Amino acid sequence: MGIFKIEGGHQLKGSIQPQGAKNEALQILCAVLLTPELIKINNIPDIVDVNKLISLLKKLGVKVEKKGKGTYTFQADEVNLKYLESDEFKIDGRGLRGSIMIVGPLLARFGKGYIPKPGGDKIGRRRLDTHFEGLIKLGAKFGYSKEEQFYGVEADKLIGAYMLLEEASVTGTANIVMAAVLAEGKTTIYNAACEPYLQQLCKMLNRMGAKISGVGSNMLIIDGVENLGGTNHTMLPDMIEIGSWIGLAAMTKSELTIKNVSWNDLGVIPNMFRKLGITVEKKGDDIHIPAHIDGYEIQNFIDGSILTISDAPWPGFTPDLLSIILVVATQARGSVLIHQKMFESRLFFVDKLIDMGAKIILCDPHRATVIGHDFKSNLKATTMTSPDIRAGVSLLIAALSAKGTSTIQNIEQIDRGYENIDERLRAIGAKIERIA
Ligand SMILES: CC(=O)N[C@H]1[C@@H](OP(=O)(O)OP(=O)(O)OC[C@H]2O[C@@H](n3ccc(=O)[nH]c3=O)[C@H](O)[C@@H]2O)O[C@H](CO)[C@@H](O)[C@@H]1O
Ligand SMILES: C=C(OP(=O)(O)O)C(=O)O
Repeated sequence: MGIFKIEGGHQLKGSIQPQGAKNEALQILCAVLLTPELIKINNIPDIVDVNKLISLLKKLGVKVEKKGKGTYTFQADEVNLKYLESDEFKIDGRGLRGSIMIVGPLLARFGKGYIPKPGGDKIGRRRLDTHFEGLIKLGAKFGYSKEEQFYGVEADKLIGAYMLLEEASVTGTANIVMAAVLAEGKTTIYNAACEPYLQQLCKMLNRMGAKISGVGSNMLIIDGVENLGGTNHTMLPDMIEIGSWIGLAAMTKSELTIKNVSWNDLGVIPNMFRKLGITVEKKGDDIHIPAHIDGYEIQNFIDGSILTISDAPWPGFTPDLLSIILVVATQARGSVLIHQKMFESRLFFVDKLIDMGAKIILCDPHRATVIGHDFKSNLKATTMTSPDIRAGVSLLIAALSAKGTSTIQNIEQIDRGYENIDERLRAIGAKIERIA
């Protein structure tokens, strides 16, 4: 189990370049299965989940070549479908959440797609109904082995259909889109998720020859084509990492510049941090956070009632940044209610923050009230375990702001989604060491 040792209480300074987006990368990598032609992808983050997916693609027979830092080519001209029936696949497929998105492309191109129950964060129930309901609508036969927790879809031919998704599932929409682009006729997906990850996927598929309209909205209309060709694609900067660095700057009273953030793709994220009283300045395509020497004050609603920050499908606020918002609020002036609507087990990490001296009431598994200290009392250093990727980074931010030396165990969770985080934090002055 990996461990970080962190000496907190130091101001940081400098600039940081966000990595390519993890959740976009997982979709884009699966899309290489849709064509026998060469696909070149840039700005691929060097993180555990992405590397696991690349290794899974290699085992599927995809030819993968590293061309430089973050740049790879992929060619799926000789796919080894036998691997899908191997025990090795049952282990590899479980290793991450994003592996679920190989199902749609495999079904569309080869008539069958299988997946063991995928991994990812243990943050509550993470059902896959939307994925399979969509694929069934396109004509697939569905099978599930409860014993092995193994899912499968098969079809001689997919036929376009109208579907109204029960929920705007991010990976579910990606899976259905990747199947529908090669289906015969027209598919309409209403209540589609439309995160920048999906917009990027649809733009890439259109460059490959797909006919998708409505990109960026919750209604995607797809005219199926017979085959797709190669393309080049560059990943957007990771908006969740960007939000993490905003929170880190505020909480450690540091002046930080976050470089090349692609402002137009950040949606409500900068404003949510502004609601906590944090100054988020736009400098070209960079974000500049000045040192918050006098702290930051949470805004109330117009009628004077306590601010609530909650998650929602895009263009709402992403659930992946609520843990960061929560930790940053522990040192704000004022109070806020954090309402995690999507996941039922994502707020339990607040116990650790409470141990460190934060004033938080966990109202129920979905809601926590935070009463900020306004830096009148520091968080105390402690030993903690990272339960999931975003809680892990939130605890890391808490440790960097706390007085004394903390340790964080199970940092594999953080490495799942943050590239070389210790080295990048040291470059801006953090005292952090990887001791195991
Ligand atoms: C690899 C990847 O891309 N993972 C992301 C993806 O996961 P993933 O695609 O697995 O998440 P989904 O969008 O399917 O659903 C997330 C959760 O929200 C619930 N739900 C979803 C939509 C909705 O309208 N109402 C609702 O309640 C679902 O039941 C589920 O519990 O999207 C999540 C939601 O943004 C993010 O936290 C994950 O980081
Ligand atoms: C929940 C997340 O990831 P995953 O879906 O891969 O578990 C996340 O990125 O915050």
